[in-house]
Amino acid sequence: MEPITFVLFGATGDLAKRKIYPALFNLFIDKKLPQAFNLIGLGRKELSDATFRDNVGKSIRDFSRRQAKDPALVDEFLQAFRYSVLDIGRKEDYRKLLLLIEQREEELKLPPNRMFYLSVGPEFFETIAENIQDSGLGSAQGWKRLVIEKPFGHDLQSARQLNRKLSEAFTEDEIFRIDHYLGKPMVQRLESLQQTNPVIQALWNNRHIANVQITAGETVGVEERAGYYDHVGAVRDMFQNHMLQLLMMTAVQLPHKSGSDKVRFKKKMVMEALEPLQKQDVAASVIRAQYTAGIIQGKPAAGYTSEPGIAPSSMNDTFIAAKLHVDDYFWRGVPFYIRTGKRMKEKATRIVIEFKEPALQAQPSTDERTEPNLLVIEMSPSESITLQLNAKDSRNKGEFKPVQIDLHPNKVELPEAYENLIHDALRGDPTFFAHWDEVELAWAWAQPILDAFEENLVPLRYYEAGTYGPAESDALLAQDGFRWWFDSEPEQQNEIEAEEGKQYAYNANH
Ligand SMILES: NC(=O)C1=CN([C@@H]2O[C@H](COP(=O)(O)OP(=O)(O)OC[C@H]3O[C@@H](n4cnc5c(N)ncnc54)[C@H](OP(=O)(O)O)[C@@H]3O)[C@@H](O)[C@H]2O)C=CC1
Ligand SMILES: O=C1O[C@H](COP(=O)(O)O)[C@@H](O)[C@H](O)[C@H]1O
Repeated sequence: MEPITFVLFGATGDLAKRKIYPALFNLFIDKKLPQAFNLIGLGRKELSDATFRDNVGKSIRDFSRRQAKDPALVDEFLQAFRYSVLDIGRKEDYRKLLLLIEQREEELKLPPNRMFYLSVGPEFFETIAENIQDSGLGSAQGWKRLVIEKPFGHDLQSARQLNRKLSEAFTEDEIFRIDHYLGKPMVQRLESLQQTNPVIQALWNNRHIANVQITAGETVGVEERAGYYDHVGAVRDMFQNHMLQLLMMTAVQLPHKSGSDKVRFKKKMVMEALEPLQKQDVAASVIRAQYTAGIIQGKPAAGYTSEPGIAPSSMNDTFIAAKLHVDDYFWRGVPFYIRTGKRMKEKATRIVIEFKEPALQAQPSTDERTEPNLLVIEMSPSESITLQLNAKDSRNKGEFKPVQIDLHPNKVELPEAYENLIHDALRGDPTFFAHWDEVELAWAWAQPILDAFEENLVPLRYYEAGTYGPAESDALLAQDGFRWWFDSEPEQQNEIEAEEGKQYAYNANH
């Protein structure tokens, strides 16, 4: 891998601490960092290099999935870290930064390959890009890359404006837009699952698939992010980006050995084929809801409008479910049901592909009844890919019984999303980053939903914390003869919670 200077804006922030440093350390342990690696952290706080390194060391100990016990190894890793005070709006700080970077490049004999990672609020992206350009930081002989975190805009217009500004300083090939869902190992497996299995590829269309269900349920509420979340809701926080990316990754048809250009081009085609919504029709296929007080895993949870920092009159959405159609040759007629919400019954991110059932006689006898075949991709909290088929149970009067085939048998510990994505950005591989075309199409498609919510054209429904969302979300599928798979029944949930309780007690005692 080419030598590189990693310039981190927001080096004192939460994302850097919880995700970026641990990911870099894990890459270092796995020998996936460039041999010559140099990181300069930036922030307004006055920190010495030594204090900065201590802080990074602490975040590795707190958040890395790898053993950070060997102090010599951690020290070796931290050798690459320097800190410089920079106020984003102050031009002279960029000139000072340039001098520091040039000095480090000289010391370490590095070519001027610079990766600028913006782990700061989106309101700063334009100013930083402009200052990188004006200060000469981005005009050295090596390559430059810009890594940015979502949100990429607040709506279609602001996203376009942001992109215009960024394009003045960086070309599309130089911009790496992180959507951390694209870094999840199971999402990345979707690509190869299809490409390497002709059987699955042959089934990946409307002849065989009845519907696709994509769920991202969370048990957490708004946490300490009231100011941000109440302004964006589930539709902007999760749906417009992560959920549509999961849809693209599921619906994309990939020939064998597709490179990054092909993958992104095909994803764009999926977005272009997404049947557009009209503002006045949104209510027919989109459910908008907010959580009320309830019980989650045995503990009381406050309603959304009683959360600290949320106005009692807030009409913000904490849950959204939608039915979408990809109107192309492969998917015409197959509904895609998507839902995501806070304070739901369980943390579960999964994709379920429900296959069509064979044409049986109208009233199958008991021993002919089967469950639909399902392909289930679990992304979080556990990771698995399972194919559910029917097999005759010879012990049970020859009735059919669903059997699960495990397509992800090696339960090794997988890298975290940020590890995959930072590694790809260092290598310059854009496959699992959001291209501007996808982002723009996603905003354009979601815009009528944003407008309809804004104008209250979609009634706000309510769901108790600790459930799977409002009844209307179940009805969205029921009207088509389907149901959400794997929503546990209350008895099952009690068992899950008892099991979780045992596990918790075990962990606490070990
Ligand atoms: N935290 C998370 O889990 C996630 C965050 N994100 C995104 O990542 C980005 C960063 O989030 P997060 O780390 O949580 O935010 P924090 O508020 O924790 O950190 C913000 C960082 O920006 C720096 N900063 C703020 N203002 C200035 C300024 N004027 N000049 C220089 N530096 C400044 C702060 O440094 P200092 O105070 O030293 O100036 C700090 O390092 C945001 O875009 C967020 O949406 C995305 C996904 C998840
Ligand atoms: O981007 C975001 O994602 C998290 C959920 O991520 P996950 O990897 O835990 O599924 C969500 O909690 C947060 O609100 C959102 O901004």
